[in-house]
Amino acid sequence: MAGGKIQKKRHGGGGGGGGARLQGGIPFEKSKGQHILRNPALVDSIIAKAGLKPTDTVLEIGPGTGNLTKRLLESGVKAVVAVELDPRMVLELSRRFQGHPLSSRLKVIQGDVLKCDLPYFDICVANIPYQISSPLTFKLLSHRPIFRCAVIMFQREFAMRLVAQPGDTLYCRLSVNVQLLSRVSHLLKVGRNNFRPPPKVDSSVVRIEPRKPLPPVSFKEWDGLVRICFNRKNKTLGSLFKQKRVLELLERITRQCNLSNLPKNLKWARRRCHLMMLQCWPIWSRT
Ligand SMILES: C[S@@+](CC[C@H](N)C(=O)[O-])C[C@H]1O[C@@H](n2cnc3c(N)ncnc32)[C@H](O)[C@@H]1O
Repeated sequence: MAGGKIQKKRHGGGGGGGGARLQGGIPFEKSKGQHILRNPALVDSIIAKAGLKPTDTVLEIGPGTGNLTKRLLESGVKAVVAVELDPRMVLELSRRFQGHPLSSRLKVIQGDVLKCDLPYFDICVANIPYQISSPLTFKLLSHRPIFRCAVIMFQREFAMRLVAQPGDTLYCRLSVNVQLLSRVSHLLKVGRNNFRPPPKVDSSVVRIEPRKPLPPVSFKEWDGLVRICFNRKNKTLGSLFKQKRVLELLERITRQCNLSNLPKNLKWARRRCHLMMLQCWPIWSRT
């Protein structure tokens, strides 16, 4: 998955908590990134930022013991569909919501969100296990029909990579690819003490709004070009595009965007590769 390597290397999301118990007395499982939101005010801020509508079907990934789930249901949305990997959590959810007036609008699917078919949803609101951040983001962005937006808690550094702009130190392949497919904005900074057990890192809530329509480009070919550019950060785009295979790739992409003369107009070709997006996205987004 695009950007996955960078993220895996940096996620230390496991945190302390050895022997810790979660709500309902469930033993904490580090490998599943089980850091439960314990600050109700923070849960309320996430709900407020999400801009939920009464007609919304909300996808929640990793509901855990249901703190966010409960507030989502209380906000009056049409339905919440929650995908949870851990059967112990699924049991805890059914115990918590059994006979509850809100439960008729809740559906819990037990499974791995990366492996299952996603249900229909208008908006995704989730505090996810950080180790799946990159593949999950791209899975959501390739989901059809296109949803309105996702409001997701990520590890802070991953969030900063998502929103990084050309020239920022954190600007990387992940930033380029996610920003090709969506508009991303940073919503909230969240300290580690808002979770139980606390992870080793701070977090951020980010809004991701898929672009409509999506750019008329093959994502695989685009990602191939971006990968080449970021692997050779110190080369200029001009020198890279002298290589036959790179030029062919660029020509294919520009044809998809109906920009047959782009290579001749590469005024930006002398720029360093990691600045590529600054120059080419505004041109391509008008096609
Ligand atoms: C960070 S906790 C969030 C719990 C809850 N949403 C909250 O905010 O308190 C992440 C949750 O995702 C679940 N999980 C881990 N990997 C998953 C996967 N691949 N698919 C679905 N759920 C997963 C964990 O079991 C855990 O309940």
